[in-house]
Amino acid sequence: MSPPRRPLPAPPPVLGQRAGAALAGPADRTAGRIGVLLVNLGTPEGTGYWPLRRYLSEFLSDRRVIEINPLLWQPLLQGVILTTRPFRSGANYRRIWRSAENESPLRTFTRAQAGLLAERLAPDLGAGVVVDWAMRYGRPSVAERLDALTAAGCERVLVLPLYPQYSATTTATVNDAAFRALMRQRRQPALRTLRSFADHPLYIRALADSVRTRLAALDWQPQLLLASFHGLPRRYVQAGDPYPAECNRTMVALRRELGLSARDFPMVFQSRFGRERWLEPYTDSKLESLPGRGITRVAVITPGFLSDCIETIDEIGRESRHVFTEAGGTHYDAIPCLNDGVGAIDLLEALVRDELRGWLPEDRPMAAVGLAAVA
Ligand SMILES: C=CC1=C(C)c2cc3[nH]c(cc4nc(cc5[nH]c(cc1n2)c(C)c5CCC(=O)O)C(CCC(=O)O)=C4C)c(C)c3C=C
Ligand SMILES: [Fe+2]
Ligand SMILES: [Fe+2]
Repeated sequence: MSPPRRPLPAPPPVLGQRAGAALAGPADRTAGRIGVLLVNLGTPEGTGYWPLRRYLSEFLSDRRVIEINPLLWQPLLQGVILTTRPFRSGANYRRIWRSAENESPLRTFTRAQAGLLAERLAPDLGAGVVVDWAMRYGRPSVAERLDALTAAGCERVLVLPLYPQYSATTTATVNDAAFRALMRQRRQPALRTLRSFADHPLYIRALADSVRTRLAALDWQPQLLLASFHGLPRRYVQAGDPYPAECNRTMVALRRELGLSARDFPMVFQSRFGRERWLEPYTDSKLESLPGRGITRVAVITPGFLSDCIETIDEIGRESRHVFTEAGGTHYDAIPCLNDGVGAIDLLEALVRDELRGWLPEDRPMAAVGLAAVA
């Protein structure tokens, strides 16, 4: 007798729609499905004061992000910072906002990645795997999409934070949100999390290809290639955050792939926030110093970001360009992230298939063989 069918949830929005599950095939099987949840940082719902204030308040109240006693931090955050910062950040977001979708690029690329990944998995996994996406801060939230996956019959879920390098401030807080969401569930799915993909061969190959393609299209050649990663307070690293070591893994592999030395392809850190010391060298200090040393043509890559966002488009693409040209630089190029290109989707597919080992249908006969042997 066939098992009783679970009631299907409301049809999920399909590819290209605003939020929700992109099903990897027709919804003809609902029991025992596998969910894959891509999670990115998050982004405001609009560029006005209140959307920015809500977003920054949630983000900067995360104790993994700001490691300061909340009794001291919250008055400062809710008072001075959230009174002024939303205006400045809002102006930055307005410059990069995608009017067609009325959203930020990070959201567009994250949704596109989920849709394209679902298409890749569909031919052999069909409706057995549901791909969805969420944001750690703002919407769609991790809790909301995990609830949707369990409602769609997922009994096993892979949470895939879209950060190439692990940090407690990014990857760990995504995992916190996922496990916190499960705390409310009576019938929990099994949960797997991806730690990082700092030097995954497909990540490195895709980055190297993007550098080669981009540089070949320029009518000038850079004297230096700079890799700019999002920064982190030094204090967090001293307390054990392995993020800079993960960045270094990316750099060692990428330099090898491109045949460049640390001198021709140095690593720097951007996006400092607040007054304390962050990881160094700072991107802008480095860019400011180069023309004085005769280096006036530079290309910048941002391998700490899978998708373009405010940090890459506005900070590296506009602010840092300005810093460099003001200091005497003549040629500057910001190399786009992998976004929803084929390299990114190849990588995501490989990561998912690897992480789902033992859960995927092709692995089941092996389990059956094992069981038969024991019996
Ligand atoms: C204040 C502390 C911050 C830490 C620590 C931090 C770590 C960190 N962040 C990313 C990736 C992204 N950050 C983005 C935006 C962003 N980051 C901070 C602050 C910290 N980040 C702020 C205040 C903002 C908002 C932008 C602004 O107001 O200036 C984004 C982009 C989001 C978007 O919508 O485009 C990403 C991505 C990493 C990888 C990281 C630690 C390793
Ligand atoms: Fe950040
Ligand atoms: Fe920034």
